[in-house]
Amino acid sequence: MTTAGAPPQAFHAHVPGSKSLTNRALLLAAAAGGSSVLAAPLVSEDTTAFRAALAQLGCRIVSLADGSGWQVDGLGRGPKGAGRIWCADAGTAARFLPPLAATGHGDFVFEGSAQLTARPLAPLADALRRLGARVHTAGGGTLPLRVEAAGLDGGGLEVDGGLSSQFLSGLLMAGPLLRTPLLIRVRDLVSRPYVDMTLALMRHFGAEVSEDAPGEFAVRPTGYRATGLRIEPDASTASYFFAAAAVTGSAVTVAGLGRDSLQGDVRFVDVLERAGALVRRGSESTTVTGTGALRGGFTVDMGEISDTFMTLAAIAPLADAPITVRGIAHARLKESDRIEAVARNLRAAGVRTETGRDRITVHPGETSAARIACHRDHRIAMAFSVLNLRTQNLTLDDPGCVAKTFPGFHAELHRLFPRHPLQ
Ligand SMILES: O=C(O)C1=C[C@@H](OP(=O)(O)O)[C@@H](O)[C@H](O)C1
Ligand SMILES: C=C(OP(=O)(O)O)C(=O)O
Repeated sequence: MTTAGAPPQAFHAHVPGSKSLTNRALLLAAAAGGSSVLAAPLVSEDTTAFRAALAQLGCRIVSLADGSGWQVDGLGRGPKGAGRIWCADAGTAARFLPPLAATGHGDFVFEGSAQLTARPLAPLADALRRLGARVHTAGGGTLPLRVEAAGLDGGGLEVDGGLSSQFLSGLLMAGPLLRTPLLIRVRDLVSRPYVDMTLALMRHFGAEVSEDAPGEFAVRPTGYRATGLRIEPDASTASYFFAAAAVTGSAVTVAGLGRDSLQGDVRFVDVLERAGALVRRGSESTTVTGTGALRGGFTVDMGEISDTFMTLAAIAPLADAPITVRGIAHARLKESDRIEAVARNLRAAGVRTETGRDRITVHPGETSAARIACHRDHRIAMAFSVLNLRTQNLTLDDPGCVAKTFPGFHAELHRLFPRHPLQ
């Protein structure tokens, strides 16, 4: 809490690069003809897995000697060869790389962790088959997924976007490498801002893609052009630091993340504003200043920014009235069933919650001491670490799982708020 009259303590959080931008840029640079440089990419388990997978697909990626980024020597086409490609826990790898592989020539088998294997993939496999690709999956349409690639023609395609937007993003990004134009109509699309990010990055790498009517996309078979890209800080990761400002009554600025960000999750600050925090949206930075008190008593649809719903739900017990988040059914299909995982952990800490298929309501209340079950989900670990800045009675059963997107999370939160234990 702020001391009356005293200015809030002000911090700059060092937030690493966006996972979604890094992995898209890696793929597009790998598909482009020529060398691309990615500045300030995220280095974490998800991007390391993605980079290694592209290397297995034949692409040369080197870290620049001064540590400023990566140089990607693009293939200028789809991959050629054969191999087993490890996707680890990365949804982006499992959903973006098979369409790329299908545009090449060879025999590729995509595999992943048990957690990733449990996540849906069938709409993507079906879409690739309808384009004429030879694709085999495990029963239920999951990983391992094998592509016997012989190049692909385009054509017209309907895709179900109700479980994940990543299927559509993966297909769109493969589009310029097809032999003929690709037309995709998407139904029930969740997480729309990620598709806008896909379109923006495709265009940055020289693709011609248009949305001719809402949900109807046309991609021309132009290939990609090598270019440079500076990766913005990750907006989902920034949410933990902005929420920390809100609940501790301090000010946190994230430089490099401005109001024109390509990342939808930058809109998490709108939700904090609704809960009483002061937000300054600059062109090059965002600052949240908290009061230490949270205003509740509202319902918010976070379907487009669902990676940040847990950040809000975890701090919601500190509010003065219940908070309901809705529109997040697809959050049950991520690293964990995130609605259940948040609700169970809050209940274990004595907080009243109610859940429905696509929603959660969190009531105000004191937390009792609890061990938080992370379910190997980085966002559970990071979200509950923010709540613990206030309650100081929670421990994480798996603090290391933050490495999926931010290996240095605990060190950075501790640097700003020493009461956060280094772990
Ligand atoms: O395209 C992307 O980079 C992502 C899309 C979102 O997934 P869904 O489309 O499955 O909601 C998001 O949750 C994920 O962290 C990253
Ligand atoms: C859902 C997530 O990751 P992905 O789908 O990329 O594995 C996430 O980072 O919260």
